[in-house]
Amino acid sequence: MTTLRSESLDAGEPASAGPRVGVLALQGDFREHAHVLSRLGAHVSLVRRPEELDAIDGLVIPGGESTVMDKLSRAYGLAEPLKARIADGMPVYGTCAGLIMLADTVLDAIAGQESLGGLDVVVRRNAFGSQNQSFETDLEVPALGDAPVHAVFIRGPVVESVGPAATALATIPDGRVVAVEQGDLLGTSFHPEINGEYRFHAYFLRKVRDRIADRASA
Ligand SMILES: NC(=O)CC[C@H](N)C(=O)O
Repeated sequence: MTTLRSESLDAGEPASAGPRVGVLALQGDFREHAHVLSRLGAHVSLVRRPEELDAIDGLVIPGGESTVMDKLSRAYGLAEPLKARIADGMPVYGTCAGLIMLADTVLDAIAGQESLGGLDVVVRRNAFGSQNQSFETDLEVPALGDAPVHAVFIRGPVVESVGPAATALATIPDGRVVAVEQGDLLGTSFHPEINGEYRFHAYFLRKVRDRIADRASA
C-alpha cells in the first residue's frame, strides 16, 4: 500500500519560481499530471492531506475512479477543505474522474457518491461505455488555438448539460460537450496528460498565475 506522506516532486532541485500547483494524489494518474506541470515550470506537490492544501495556489484532480477519490477524500478529511478552497476561487483542473469530482451534478453515480462541485454542469459517468470502448479523436478547441487537440477518452464522462455559469470549450462531432470552464475551474472528459498535449495544462497554469497576480495587487 502506498504510504500517505507528503512528497515534493522537485525535492533536491533548485527552488522553482513557478506557481505552486498541487495534484490530488489519492488515486489515479496523478504522476502523469505532475510530470506535465513540472515540465511547464510549475512547483508541483502531491496532495493527500488537508494541510497540504495550504501550500498550493492551484490544484489538478487526475483521472482515475471518481467513486474511490470521493470516498478517500472524505475519509482523509480533504473533501470539506477542498470545497472551501474551490468556493474561495482556487483554480482547479479536473480530467475525467477529476471532472466528475468538480461537477455540481453527477448522473450514473454509485449509491452515496458525492462530488466536490463547483462547475455548473451535469456529467454522466462512463457515458462512452466500458474500457474497451475507449477511443481517441481530434477536437477543435478554439480557446487553445487553431491546431486540433488529440483527445484520449478512457471510460470518460460526458457533459450532458452546461449551466449558465459554465462555458463549453469543446464538443465531439455528435455535439456532446467534453471540455468546460467556469472562471478558474476547468474540466475535460479526456486525458491530455497521457499523450503529450500540454495546452490544457498551460491554459490552467495561466489561470493560476493570473489569480496570484490579482491577489498580489488586491
Ligand atoms: N479515466 C477516468 O478517469 C475514468 C473515470 C471513471 N469512469 C469514473 O467514473 O470515475
